[in-house]
Amino acid sequence: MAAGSHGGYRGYEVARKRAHDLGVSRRSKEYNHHRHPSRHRDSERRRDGGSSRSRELSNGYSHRRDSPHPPPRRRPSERRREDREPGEVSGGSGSERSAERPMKTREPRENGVARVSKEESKTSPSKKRKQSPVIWETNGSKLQARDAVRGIREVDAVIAEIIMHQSHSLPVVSSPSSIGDGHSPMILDVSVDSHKIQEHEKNRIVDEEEEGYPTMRNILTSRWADADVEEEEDKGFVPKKKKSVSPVDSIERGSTKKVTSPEPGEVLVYNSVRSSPRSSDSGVLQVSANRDLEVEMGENMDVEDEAGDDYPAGHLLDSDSEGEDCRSETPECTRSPRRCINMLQGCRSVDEFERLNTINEGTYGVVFRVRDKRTGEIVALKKVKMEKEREGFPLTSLREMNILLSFHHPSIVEVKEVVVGSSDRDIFMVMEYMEHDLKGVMETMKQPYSQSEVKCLMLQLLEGVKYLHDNWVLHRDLKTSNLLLNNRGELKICDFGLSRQYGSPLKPYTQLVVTLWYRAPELLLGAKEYSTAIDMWSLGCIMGELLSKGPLFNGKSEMDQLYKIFKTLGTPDENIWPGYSKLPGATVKFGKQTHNRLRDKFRAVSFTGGPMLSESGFDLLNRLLTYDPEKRISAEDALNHEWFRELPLPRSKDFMPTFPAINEQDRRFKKHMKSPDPLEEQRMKEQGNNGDRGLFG
Ligand SMILES: Nc1ncnc2c1ncn2[C@@H]1O[C@H](COP(=O)(O)OP(=O)(O)OP(=O)(O)O)[C@@H](O)[C@H]1O
Repeated sequence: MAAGSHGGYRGYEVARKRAHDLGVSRRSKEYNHHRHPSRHRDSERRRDGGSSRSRELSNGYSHRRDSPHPPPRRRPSERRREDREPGEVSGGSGSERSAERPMKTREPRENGVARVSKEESKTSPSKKRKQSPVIWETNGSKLQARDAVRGIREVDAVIAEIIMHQSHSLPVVSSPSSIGDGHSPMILDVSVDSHKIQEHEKNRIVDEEEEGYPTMRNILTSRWADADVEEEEDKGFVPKKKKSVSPVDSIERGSTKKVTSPEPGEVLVYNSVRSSPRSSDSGVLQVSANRDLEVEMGENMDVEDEAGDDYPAGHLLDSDSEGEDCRSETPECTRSPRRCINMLQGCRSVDEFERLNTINEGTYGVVFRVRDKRTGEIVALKKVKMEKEREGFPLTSLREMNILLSFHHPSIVEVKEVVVGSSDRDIFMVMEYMEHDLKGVMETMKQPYSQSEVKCLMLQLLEGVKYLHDNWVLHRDLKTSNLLLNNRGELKICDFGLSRQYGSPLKPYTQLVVTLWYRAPELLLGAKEYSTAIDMWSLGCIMGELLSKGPLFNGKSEMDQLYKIFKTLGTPDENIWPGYSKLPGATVKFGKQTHNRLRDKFRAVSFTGGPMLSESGFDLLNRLLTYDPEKRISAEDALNHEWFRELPLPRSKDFMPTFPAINEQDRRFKKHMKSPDPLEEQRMKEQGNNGDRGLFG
């Protein structure tokens, strides 16, 4: 064991202990307890050192517990949503104030099931809907925007918002772009076209459930802070924002009254608090038309002046007036159908970057390696692909920007800013540059990662996923090509195009998420309600892939994917997965495979050079690949799994192997095995090119 290995492991231990001491946000656990009592029981039983050693035939809740070193009991106190400050997201490794909070008490357990005290049950997450602090685009609303020069076009207002979250201390440079194509910064007159919203929604993957969520857009403001806010939102209203002081108020709303509370269906975005130190700005975008959309920004952006320059004087209101909510009092109050703002001012131009090479082209973006001319820093620039988006800005990209601008964690790729080409269709995310992605690295490796290296990677991955789940976000597309690596041994999750918030209670979401090879069986079988467990399944597939250097289940179609899973893990049934038989896809008759053959792929001892995995490593893999999502291990519990504590200890990041930077090459045309992408699948289905039509046609 290398000395570094130990150090690396200790590093994780220290970080986790700190998280533990500070009281990590445990909303997901609360949620699990509420939503998935059996999963909670599982977790509790494991912590209690339950002695079951049985491994079930197929992959139902395989459960063994023989570690002499049970994971440390974690403090059950959980920092709840209501405790958060505006703009705050749960830290990956600890929330700051939970230490001040009284610990929740649990009554003695019976049969390994923790009884929740009355006090705790009073604060059950079921009482209120839980949501991510990231405020999401709703309904993928497409807005018509009027470019003063080029007439009406469509753009999603969230772009405007995202852009306005950028540092706008920098002047817009409107010279022709070296990457994008060139026009001048635009002036937008943004209005919502509800018909187009519907049309647009028909044509893309939309989570049916989204309609039920509050129609707020904000990438940086938390709603945890004020329970009342959420209650109001539940009713479809966003409460009046006190003293928003924003120049928003300076833009006419068609009424002399200040409008502070939108009607149902309206979007009101606040950016009064920004959690990121990157934030130096804010401003106001007011958009309103058939349905109103308002975007408020903070103090700093001199929008009033800009608006004053760009719009008729009559469009301005006194920004200090704290009027009543005209809609709450006068629903039919009239407003100007169009409001305008120069929303791109303040964004840096892509011209400030020197293009070095194209790294890769994904489904929804082209990624370049570039140098920031001002600082000399090498960064990655992801350009949002627009050609397939005649109707507006891609929803996937909006989600990705939303998330990545809001979340900050060592295991999540950092988006530094958004920059624009001189065309309004050229939007780029400036990200920290990572030399590799895990898939590319594995393609160049002769040997698979060793167990200690896999532990190092899995720990980082689990920390990132735990952070996401703690913050009520499902990634929904975890796979090796979405895990970036640098030569410091750091792993970071990228590509949040399919991610979304989830809440309690669950609502139906689209099943067409997660790249096929990493897609959980409940999704393949048509479950519409799903949760964090789908990401955990993907992690199981990734763990298997890291150990064996090849995909664990490389199906060619949904059916083939299920077949491959069942062949390895056994066919599920109602015993090991209660509710299985009610899933739409369970009507399909698969051949009965009674045994879990996973061990054949990962031997405890291998004489043939195949992947090796200790008993406890195999236990973790089995828990990640447990059929019943309610019993599947959570990121938090996985982080505490004994595998990470036994020898060989996780390799220190500093001692992880390094590779020539594959991202310095253009990898677009490199041939590699590719799992069918869910968005591609969707497009094919829409075009009637279904190949294997899957289980549900
Ligand atoms: N910050 C970064 N640094 C270096 N390379 C990156 C970075 N972000 C992305 N890449 C590279 O670009 C590829 C595509 O990026 P990404 O997955 O974000 O795009 P996408 O269009 O969403 O792809 P997909 O088709 O998988 O949905 C990644 O697999 C990775 O190789």
